[in-house]
Amino acid sequence: MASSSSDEFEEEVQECAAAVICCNALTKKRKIWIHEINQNREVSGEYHTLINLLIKDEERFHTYFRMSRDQFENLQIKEKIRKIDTTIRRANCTRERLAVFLRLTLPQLIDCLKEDDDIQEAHVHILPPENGNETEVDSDGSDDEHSAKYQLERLTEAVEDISAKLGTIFKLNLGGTNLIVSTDADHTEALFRNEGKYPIRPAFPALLHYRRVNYGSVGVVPGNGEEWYKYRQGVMPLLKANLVRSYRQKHEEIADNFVEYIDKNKNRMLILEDVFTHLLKYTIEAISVVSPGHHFQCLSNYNNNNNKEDIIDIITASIDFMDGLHRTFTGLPIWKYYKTVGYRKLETSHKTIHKIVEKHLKELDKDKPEIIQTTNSYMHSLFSNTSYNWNDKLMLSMETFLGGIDATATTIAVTLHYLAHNKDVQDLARSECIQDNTRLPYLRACVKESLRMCPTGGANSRVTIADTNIGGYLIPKHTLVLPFSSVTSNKPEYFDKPGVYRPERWLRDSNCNVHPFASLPFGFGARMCPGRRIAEQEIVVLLMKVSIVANILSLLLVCCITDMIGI
Ligand code: HEM
Repeated sequence: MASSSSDEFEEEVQECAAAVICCNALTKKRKIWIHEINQNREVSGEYHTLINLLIKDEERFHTYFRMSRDQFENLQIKEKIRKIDTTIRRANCTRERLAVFLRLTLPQLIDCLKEDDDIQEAHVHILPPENGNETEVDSDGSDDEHSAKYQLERLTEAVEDISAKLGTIFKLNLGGTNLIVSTDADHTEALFRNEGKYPIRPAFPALLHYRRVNYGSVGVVPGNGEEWYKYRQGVMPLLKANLVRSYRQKHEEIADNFVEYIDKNKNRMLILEDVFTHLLKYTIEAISVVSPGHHFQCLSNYNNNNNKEDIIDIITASIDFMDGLHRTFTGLPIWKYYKTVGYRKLETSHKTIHKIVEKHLKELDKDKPEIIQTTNSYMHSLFSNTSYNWNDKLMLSMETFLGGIDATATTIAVTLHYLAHNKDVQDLARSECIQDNTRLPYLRACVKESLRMCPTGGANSRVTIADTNIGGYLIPKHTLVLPFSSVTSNKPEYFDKPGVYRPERWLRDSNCNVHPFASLPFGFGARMCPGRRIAEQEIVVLLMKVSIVANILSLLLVCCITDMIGI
């Protein structure tokens, strides 16, 4: 465990500590006023003995509490946990409560919250064979042959490793949650074919809660069941080829802007530093013309733009939103009791984006429906849907705006990386773009191949809606199952020489018979990504423009991309 932490991390730990202390105070029931052990606290208690000694030694104090004496004394939460003396009992001082609590709970909180070097011990159980004899293997037993430690943020490698030992399907205990992991494409098919009318994906509880309380409208991503289904109908038009094509011209113009932007922003060494942030600006701009139907000019010099503040705010808020969503999803659900850093990020960024999107929706709403229909078919479909109220429309517009900013930028970065490293492929793609830039089957195959080798999400996920037979095992209803596509799509059983970047395998006239469930970067079925076609268009159009004007390798973009995605 690391001894020093970032300010933000420390802030979060402090918040959590305060929150849990407050919660404990609310829920404890006392049978006796003061336990006899506690009566001697001031003589033999840890605070009055050891901690009073530690105060005199800065280094030991830091080792014990993971913070300096000054940090400890300056913690702002003391007032919040103060208890009041009564005539019967003197309350423990806030310093004492804080000290004991931090010491007892901090290591656990750090394990759960720290993001940089989380090492999770995987408890792995082999599934019971059909005769019912359960074989159990705990990978945290030190003398066990399956003993291993895995990093939470490198789950694909962990799953590959465990799968090599235990087979293509196994039960994983991850931080107390049991789930089923599979790396077999037939299992993936069995799961998706039995997902029902309302497929269940793990919710984003913090986002769901925040939206329910503040807007009474939750949108598509966070929820499940009938509530999800109602909102899903609003984003379905995004999957229509004609609708997507109607934005092609605008996307080409934005991609032209990006090419100019590279030229203006590369440094003296011809490197476009921090390429991912620039790509995020491109994807924000590209989706903004679809929803909310206002072109945020993120790539131009916005110093003289009347909407300068909005542009800066929308870029920052879009990045913060992803961060807040991730923190509240993967951390302890302490946000339920106390507004953690992650929850506050989610809330603030959501408010900002909501305000800006609402402003532009109101402007658009002043136009005649016939005009909206010709200029923006997606917003027209939303506005004319009578089953939604204003809040629903606003939430769906926001959902569409936010849905793929990050994943689309990542996919472009990954494809640029592979094209730069595979000169032959790059040349073929370029000559296709120069000859006929309408359908671009080869460039599209490049994007598919990039998503096969490096999908943006490691796993798909569904909760079983009934007992389901997967690979001969009866998986009980309400079990979380993760088909690990990032592993499946890199297995030689499904793809010849999976480590080789070969877009040809995706071409219609190739002889490759690809298992339809072996690579599912956009998910599958009733809940598959509704932004798939829009994302593909944004990606292909940008790659086309960049490939035509430049040798991707010579742009030296590749150095930064390799650093960023670590491949
Ligand atoms: C390369 C880019 C993208 C990738 C790889 C991607 C991937 C995914 C995946 C894997 C899912 C879960 C599907 C499932 O559970 O079966 C999903 C859901 C979703 N995506 Fe995307 N996505 C991308 C771009 C976009 C874009 C551009 C938008 C918006 C226009 C978008 C909007 C959504 C929404 C709203 C959902 C939730 C659907 C639901 O729960 O019904 N995505 N995406």
